[in-house]
Amino acid sequence: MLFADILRLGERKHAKTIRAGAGLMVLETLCAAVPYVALYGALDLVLAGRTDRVGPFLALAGVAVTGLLAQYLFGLYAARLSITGGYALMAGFRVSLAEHISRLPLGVLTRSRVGQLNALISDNVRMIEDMFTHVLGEMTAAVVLPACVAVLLLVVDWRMGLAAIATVPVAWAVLLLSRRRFARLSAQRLAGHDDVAAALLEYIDGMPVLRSCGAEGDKFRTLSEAMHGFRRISSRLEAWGGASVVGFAVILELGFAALLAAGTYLVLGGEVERAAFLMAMVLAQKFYAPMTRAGMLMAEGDYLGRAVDKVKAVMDLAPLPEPAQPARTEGTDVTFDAVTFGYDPGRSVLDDVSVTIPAGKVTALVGPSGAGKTTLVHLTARFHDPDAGAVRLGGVDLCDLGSEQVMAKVAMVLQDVHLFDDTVAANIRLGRPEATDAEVRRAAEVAQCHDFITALPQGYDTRIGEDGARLSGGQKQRLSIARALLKDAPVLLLDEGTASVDVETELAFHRAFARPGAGKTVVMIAHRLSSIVHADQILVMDGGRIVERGSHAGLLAAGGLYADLWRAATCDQDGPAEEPAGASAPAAIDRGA
Ligand SMILES: Nc1ncnc2c1ncn2[C@@H]1O[C@H](COP(=O)(O)OP(=O)(O)OP(=O)(O)O)[C@@H](O)[C@H]1O
Repeated sequence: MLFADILRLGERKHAKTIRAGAGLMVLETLCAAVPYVALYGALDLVLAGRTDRVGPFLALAGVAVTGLLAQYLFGLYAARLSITGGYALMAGFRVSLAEHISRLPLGVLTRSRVGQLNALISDNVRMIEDMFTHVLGEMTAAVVLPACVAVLLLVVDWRMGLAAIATVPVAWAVLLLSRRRFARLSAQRLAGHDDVAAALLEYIDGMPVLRSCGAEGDKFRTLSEAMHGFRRISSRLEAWGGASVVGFAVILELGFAALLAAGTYLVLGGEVERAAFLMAMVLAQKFYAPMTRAGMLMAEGDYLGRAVDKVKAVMDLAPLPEPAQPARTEGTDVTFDAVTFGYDPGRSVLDDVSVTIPAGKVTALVGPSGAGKTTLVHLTARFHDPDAGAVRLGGVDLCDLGSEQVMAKVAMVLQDVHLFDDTVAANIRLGRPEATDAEVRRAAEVAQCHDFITALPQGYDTRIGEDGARLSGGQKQRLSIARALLKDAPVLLLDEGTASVDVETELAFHRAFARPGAGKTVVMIAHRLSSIVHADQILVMDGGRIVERGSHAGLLAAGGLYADLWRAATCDQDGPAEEPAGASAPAAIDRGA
């Protein structure tokens, strides 16, 4: 994506404002040359001895003052237009980027990706914003002014003009040749910046674990290495960029020496007026400095280009295709029809899975860690589309239903609970914004959180801090359960939804919410095998396939993987365990079993 693409992506009127600003900057720069033209005229008069009349001098002074005034006014409006247009354009671009991200498959938004996106939007997009609000104006002046001055020099005397600009092609050739390495170093510096951000986040995030394991030192070394790596690549980039720009400036300045030599020779030979020579010397000051600045800005532009590449990589992530006319369904059974899916090419995580999850029944998923249980749940909510086969709800392919409809039919309690820095009530009400206070309270009661909520300083109106910072893990989990409960969707997906609540709460939750006959199609990944013994159907997964299917009793009797897991969970090594009496078997299965 080039800056032009961002201009195209943004609102037309803002792009127009920026272009108008750039146009005014060109005028501003042209006006900057006017006083020099007037000066040239005055010098000409003086050296020709025509100083007897004040009129011409006054007229030239008027021209110079008008030029300065126009330069000031154009500059003022140019800055105003480019700044307001630039900020407005980039605000729009940020919204487009956020909208694009909101259409990405949910499965793409993993925690590490979210960190990258955050850095991308806050750092890289801000750099591009600087480009439109500040750098563009400077760049315009740095290119237009030397171009105007070069024309003036050629007009004053073409030989001196040629001498002044003789080294320009060589200087630019050197700068352009150094660009490739500069671009490589820029990409490395941006990657180094990401490494530091990721290492810092991991270090701060993992502090409790690191301290408890006494591994702070190791991780600190990793962080410190990332920081020193960033320092090294930054220094290398600056050194290389600095050296190439200094080389560029030196070669340019050789042009001044050539101008001086040529001018002196021509004046001494009587071929050029002294006024013209003096004028060329003055104009030269407005030629080399801005052009050197243009070279520096080009190097900065290359660095910005890499930042733009990173933004482009996100804009290139494909959203899920959505149907033009979404199909409808009233059915709530879920069918996996020969579904194959993998996160990385060539590595299937679900392998030709065909299964029906009946409407209104509780289906439990069990299996060793990495078997694909979470992936199967995510596909049910269309976090991703399968690579092959189809996932259907009520007989309709989720791709034909579209993400919005799928989300409307599904409530989820996932491993990572997310709460917002808002009141308790607002966090629960996210499940169904139009719910009454009584409904919110009822959901909280069923999810066993009413008591702790009423003990909070402002009850349901208590703000819970960023991501529920003022709540315990179990309390957060229960709030997310209340939210899902309030949504009252026909399909309920529970991925370790009760992992951090105590056994009583878990069982109460299952009685109220996920019990057979409650009318919901429930798909749950079991944390405690004891909580799924009454499930209508248990699917046992291993290596991306469903290897067993049946009821608790049937699977125990079959003596396969489920029976092994049950034995491990109940620590009974002497044979298949008996089904626990009701809810009184709190044995937990380690998901890595
Ligand atoms: N976002 C991802 N990118 C790449 N691979 C992934 C991703 N998420 C999961 N996997 C891989 O897919 C496989 C199945 O993971 P999944 O989380 O579905 O298993 P699971 O049975 O739910 O495991 P667990 O019980 O440990 O949560 C694993 O090998 C895992 O490494």
